[in-house]
Amino acid sequence: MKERLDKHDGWLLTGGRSSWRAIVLAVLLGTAAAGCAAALMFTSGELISRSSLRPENVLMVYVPIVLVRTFGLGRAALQYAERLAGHHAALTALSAMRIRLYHALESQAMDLRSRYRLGELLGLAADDIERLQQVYLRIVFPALSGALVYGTTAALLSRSGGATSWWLIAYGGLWLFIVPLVSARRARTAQQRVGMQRSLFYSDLSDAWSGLTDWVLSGRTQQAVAALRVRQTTSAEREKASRAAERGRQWLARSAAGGAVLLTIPWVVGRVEAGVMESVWIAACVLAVFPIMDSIVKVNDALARWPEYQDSFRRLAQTESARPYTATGDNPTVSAAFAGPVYIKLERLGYRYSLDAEPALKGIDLELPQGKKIAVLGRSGAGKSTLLQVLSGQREAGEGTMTINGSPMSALQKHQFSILNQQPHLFHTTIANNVRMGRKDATDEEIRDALRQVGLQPLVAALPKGIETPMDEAGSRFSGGELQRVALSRILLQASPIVLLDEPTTGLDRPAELALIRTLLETLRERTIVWFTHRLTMLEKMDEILFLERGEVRMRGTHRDLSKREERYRKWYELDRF
Ligand SMILES: Nc1ncnc2c1ncn2[C@@H]1O[C@H](COP(=O)(O)OP(=O)(O)OP(=O)(O)O)[C@@H](O)[C@H]1O
Repeated sequence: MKERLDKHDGWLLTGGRSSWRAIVLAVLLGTAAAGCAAALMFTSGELISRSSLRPENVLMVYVPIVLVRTFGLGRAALQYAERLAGHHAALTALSAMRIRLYHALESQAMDLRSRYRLGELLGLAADDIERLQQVYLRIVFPALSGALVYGTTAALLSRSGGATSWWLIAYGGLWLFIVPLVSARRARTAQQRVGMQRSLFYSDLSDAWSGLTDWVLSGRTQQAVAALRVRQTTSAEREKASRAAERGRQWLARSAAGGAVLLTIPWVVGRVEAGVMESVWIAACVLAVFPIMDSIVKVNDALARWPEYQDSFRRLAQTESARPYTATGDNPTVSAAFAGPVYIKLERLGYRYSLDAEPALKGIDLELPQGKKIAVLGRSGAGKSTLLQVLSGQREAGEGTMTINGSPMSALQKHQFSILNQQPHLFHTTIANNVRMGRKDATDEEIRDALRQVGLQPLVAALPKGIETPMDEAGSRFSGGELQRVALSRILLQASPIVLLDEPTTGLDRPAELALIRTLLETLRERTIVWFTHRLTMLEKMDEILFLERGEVRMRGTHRDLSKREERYRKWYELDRF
């Protein structure tokens, strides 16, 4: 529980820290607006009472008239200012939370597909973060303002003395502390049910969408739609029940002011009888109760909404705890950026997906001095992806050691690696911005240079807006190999000493494949390359070739060695040449 609260606080504080001035201002303005509303009702009550006594001339009610106008205008102005400050604070907080979510997801970027389903990611980015801005607007600000209004009223009442004052203070306290706790508890149960059904519906929907072709081809579309309808109906029923409970709570909250009025009457009559107050203030005090109770009851509304957001907080906290790899591992003194070349060494490295599973990697020895080019080959299931993930720190090796420049590999930070995979993601923005993903402060000239190195400059220069052409427009003119080159130009802007190539030539025809490999080797000649592939193309250019089979290295050597020694290798190479 403690841990959960800490994590919730963590996300709330992330937003709160970036906008604390606006938050304080919004809360103070909210409290002042409530104070103005109470004063408006008070002076209105006094004005009505004094007018009913038929004053001899209008000047006798002049002061209450002026006060009614002042508080009326003041309340509207303060409410407007509170909305402005509140939304400013909430949006600033939202932006800080988005950045935090981005960093959490970015650290798992290479592993996202295996960790989350599409629906979950959409839920995190769209639902959860968007909804959290409401935490400030609907929970934090009203609750703090309500507490301040209660505190001020209780302080004033306690000075007036008498048992009835303490009854009023206790009644306000009941609505500030006890009722909200009970409401929050009940709302949490209802909300958990709604949330579970909704998330099941979203997951099924995204699964059905991803497998749409399969459903259509198997002729079972109706079945899939029917199953989704059932989920949707259950989800709607749960939401209906939750709305009914909410209506009950609101009805109860409306009766709160009634109770306060019943307690206020003996209090104010007692003051009048004691000669402390004028009789015209009876109606004034009773009317002032309504806006005051309105503010206090908002705390109840606010806390009852809290459970609506708990799931969002939990999912966000999980996103961070799922972070696969932390840079501050065994050796926090190793700096983020390696100044010089890196030397990676793997000794007797092993990995199992679970204790009872066959090892996916077994006894891997590998030395990677800076600039070495190795190819890792193997059939499907041989362990190539596992090795890539262990190397890049996405998975932690269970056995053996991995060192970089003599330090444990856990000190290696993720930006020491670049990965070029089969389908690099290109964003819906300009070519320049896509390349700038590699290094955000890269100048236009550096971007053009990177594009020149990968051989794309003539093509980009021929586009109407050059590097400022939107990727959507340019993308249709780019072939698969050219899109890979855009991704490669990103890598060229990064200072990472090691590049992992995850079958980047998949889907390219033979000439495009050969041309891309040549460009890769040419542009990345200074960097260490580990090329994961199942094709035996241009292996003669590599310093070492590793054949994985069932997680173990079965053959290793240069192309020349293997061609001499290994009959199997010779055959595969000949077969794969064409
Ligand atoms: N997430 C996982 N959980 C359990 N076992 C896994 C998981 N991923 C891979 N494996 C198993 O580990 C072994 C190595 O798989 P890996 O994906 O590394 O092979 P690969 O050579 O990359 O295959 P491919 O070329 O098809 O991607 C296989 O037996 C595979 O079934």
